[in-house]
Parts: sequence; structure tokens; C-alpha cells
Amino acid sequence: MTTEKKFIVAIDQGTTSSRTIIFNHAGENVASGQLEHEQIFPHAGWVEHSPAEIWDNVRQTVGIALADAQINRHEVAAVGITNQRETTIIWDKNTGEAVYNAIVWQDTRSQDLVDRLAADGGPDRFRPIVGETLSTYASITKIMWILENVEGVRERAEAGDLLFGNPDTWLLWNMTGGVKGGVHVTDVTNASRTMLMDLKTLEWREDICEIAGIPMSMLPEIKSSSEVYGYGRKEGLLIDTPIAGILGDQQAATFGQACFQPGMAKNTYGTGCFMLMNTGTEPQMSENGLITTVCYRIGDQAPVYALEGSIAVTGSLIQWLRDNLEIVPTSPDVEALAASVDSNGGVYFVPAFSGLFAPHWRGDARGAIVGMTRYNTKAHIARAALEATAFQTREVLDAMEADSGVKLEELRVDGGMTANNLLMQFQADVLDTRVVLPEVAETTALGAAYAAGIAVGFWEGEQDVIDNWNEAKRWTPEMDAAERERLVRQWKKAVTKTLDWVDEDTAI
Ligand SMILES: Nc1ncnc2c1ncn2[C@@H]1O[C@H](COP(=O)(O)OP(=O)(O)O)[C@@H](O)[C@H]1O
Ligand SMILES: O=P(O)(O)OC[C@H](O)CO
Repeated sequence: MTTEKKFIVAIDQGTTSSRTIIFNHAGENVASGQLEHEQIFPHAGWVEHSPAEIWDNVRQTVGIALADAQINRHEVAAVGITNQRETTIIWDKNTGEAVYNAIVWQDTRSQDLVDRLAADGGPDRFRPIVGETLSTYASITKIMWILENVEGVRERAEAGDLLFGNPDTWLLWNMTGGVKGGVHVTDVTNASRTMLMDLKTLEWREDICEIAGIPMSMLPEIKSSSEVYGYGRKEGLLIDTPIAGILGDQQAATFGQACFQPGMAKNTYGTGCFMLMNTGTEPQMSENGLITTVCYRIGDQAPVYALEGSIAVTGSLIQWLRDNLEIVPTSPDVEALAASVDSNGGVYFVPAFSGLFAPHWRGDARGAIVGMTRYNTKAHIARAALEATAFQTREVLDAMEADSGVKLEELRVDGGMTANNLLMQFQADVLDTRVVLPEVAETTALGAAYAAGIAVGFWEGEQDVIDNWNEAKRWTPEMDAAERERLVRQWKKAVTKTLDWVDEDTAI
């Protein structure tokens, strides 16, 4: 049995599935395992996951990936974790059991709590400190909801028995021993999505916790994105292996895409879309509806910040066409259906299913398909659904360019929807910017692998990431400028039709 450390294990705990990918020193994917988990929708606007199922699936995918690669823990230099951010889990440190399901980032049940916090000082009251406007997106009101609505939880939290974490923290605690000494830690990128961390000091804000009624004993210790947090538990497949990297999934993709220079940006096209632009070592506040977030921090080096445009519904709209309208058998089939017509036929589909996130932040918006005439077919709706991803991305890029003063020459892309050639060409056309896909499509897992590998000396640093990054494909703008701006004006008009929808007459 060899003891040479040749691999890094990356765990990517996402919204729809958990993946484990094993990378070699060249940053190549050598093996993987993936399992989907149940999406629980107890009421309109509520989205939950089972924390126990997530932990179980992650353990299984580690086993599948190790078996697939035919390697054992002795060949693994370190483990990195990346995760869906904001999603909130609270559990009992004595039993290891969650007190409630994970409340997922898309969940809008905490709107009343958002309004309550905003009543004193407005929705931007914490923004200069934490980098974002109050909305149902961040963890803060999800934690408050559990504390205020699940029986007995507040008392147990105040007694010091309960722990909070996003999926990174939940997995790390379980992987390092759980009730038998699990490590209760998060990294700066995940902490920056709670609205409880001060972006400058990188510490929890006592005053915000007090206003929200969140006992600070529940909160994990905040560490960098790249250092050894703990070691695999005795009972696990990765016993004694250092767990040495944690990044929120969108920050991990930014890292894996080697966006290390201020002004470089990536967009990930998955369930939602998340564009991040590296803005350097000082947090830059947005004037245009973007989030200021920590991009990464390597050990005790200065933190690097990003501006982020988060779009709630993109790939999930294609799933909705598949599952709810049943007009395509699988998501990839949307491309052929959309390509069967040569334009959207005047149809615009604004998928404000969870309200509108960046750059609008309108919880009162709801979805609308507008511009329909009797001429239209399901193909126009499919095309409008795909185009919605590109238009929403254009709004975010406009905001990012206005905030940063950077005219983006190239957008690096990744995620499931980048397989859609029609969408990617339309994206380049609507942005008037080159769109570039790297060879390794799993940039999220790769970013977490790099963070872990750098911490243990498997890789030396950012230059290795840059050297291993290779372009696979590019789309260049072809659309006439007048046509582009006409389409964007129509899109913006469509957006106005979705606003102010939710009021006292709205049934759900
Ligand atoms: N060829 C395609 N065209 C359009 N959408 C697609 C295509 N392939 C996958 N998708 C969408 O991409 C999403 C899956 O991408 P992925 O990066 O795995 O997402 P996540 O990490 O958010 O779970 C799904 O929402 C799916 O509908
Ligand atoms: O799991 P994903 O890829 O849909 O990403 C979710 C984001 O982290 C939510 O902020």
C-alpha cells in the first residue's frame, strides 16, 4: 500500500445534489460520486432539505468516489468542502439531531421577520456592516424563524445546547466526530452570507445578534477558507485525513476559475445564477443592488472580497418547464425546442418565483409571462425561459460594471446550463462580452480542492490554479447593437409587470 499523497477529495454539497470529486495534482477529475436529495415544499414559498439525508448522502458519495478511483485515505492529502450557502441548520450538540429541517436559501417564509427588522432603520440598516440588504435570502431570518417557531428551541439555544451552521459547518462537525468532539467551525465566505458577520473585522456582530435574538453560543468559530480545521473521525472512510478547505459554492467556483485579479468575474449557471467579480482586498459597497461578500481568504493572508449578483431562478425554470408544464422530457431538450423557432415571438418570461433577487431585491414580485399573442407556441415559451437567464445576467452585469467601473471583456462560465449552446451564444450577444468555458466544468468542487490542497502544501498557491486552468470553448458576440438594446428594453419592461404583485389579496 502506497502512502504517497496524490489526491484531494472535494465535497460539493449543492441545492439539488451532493457530489464528491477526487482531483489529482493537475487539477483533473479522476473519480466522482453524486446523489440527489429530496426537495421538501411544505407550503408555497417554503423549501427544506433533511440534514440527516444530506449527511448520509455525503458519506455515501465519498465511498462511491473512493471506490471509483480505487484509492484509500492514505493517498488523500486533504479534504475540501463547498456548499450551498445561507441554507440554515440548527442541531443539538448532545444528540447530533437537527431540531428542524434545513431551511434552504430559496425559502421565503421569513418575509415577516425581514419586515420586522427593516421597520427600524429600513432594509439597508445592516448593509454597511454586512454587505447586503435585508431579504429572506441570508441565514439571519431563517435562524430567527426556527428560534421563534419550533417549540422549545429558544430555551435549548439559550441553555447552550444548540449549534447553528450552514451545510459546510454541519458536514465538518459530523465528519470530525459529531457528538464525540466534532469541530464547530465555518469559513469567512459562508459567514459572510448570514448577515451576522462584520465584513471588515471578519467577526460576528454582537449587536446584530442581539437585535435578532440569536444567542452567540450557537454560532461557529469563523476561520479562513484554507487551513486545517480538523481531521476525519475514527468511524469514517477518511479517518485522520485533514479537512483543510471550506468555501461557499459560488466563491469556490470563483477560486476554481482562477479569478484572482480585481475585475475578473465568473457566472455559474445552475439552479440559480451567481456572478462574482473579484474586487480586491477592500470590501466595496454596491450602489446598484449587488451583495458585497468575502471571496476567499487563504490562511492568514488578507481577505479578498467580491461583488455578487445572485439570481434565484434560472436552471430551476427549465426544471419547471420539465416537471410542471411537462413541455420537455429533460432539461437539455429545451435547447431543441427553443431552437425550433428563430426568436422569442415577442414573449418574455420573468421567473420571479421567489420574488426578484439581484439587482431588484423585490420580495413582492411574482412570475409573469408577458407579450403573448395567439401566434405563440410552447417553443416560444421555452425560448423565453432560456432567454430569461441571459437577460437576468445582463441586469447583474450592468450593475457590476456600474459599481466597479470595469468594462468586462470576458466572463468565465460554469454550471449545468453552460451545456446549452443556444443560451451561451445568446448570453454573449446580450452582454456584448466574450463568454468562456474552462476544460474542467466542476469548478466549484475544484475551488474547494485547491483551498484544501494549498493549506497542506499539496499545491503551492494561486499560480498552480492559474497554470491548471484551460479554456475549452468560447462564444463571441454576434448580435447587432440596436437589436440587443431593443431586446433588453423589452425585458426591463417585462420586469416592471411583475412588481407590486404580493399584497393582502394574494392567497399564497
Ligand atoms: N442543456 C441544458 N439546458 C438548459 N438547462 C440545463 C441544461 N442542463 C442542465 N440544465 C439546468 O441546470 C441545472 C443543473 O445544473 P447544476 O450546475 O448541476 O446545478 P446545481 O449545482 O445548482 O444543482 C438544472 O436546473 C437544469 O434544469
Ligand atoms: O447549490 P447551488 O449551486 O444552487 O448554489 C446555491 C447558492 O450557494 C445559494 O446562495
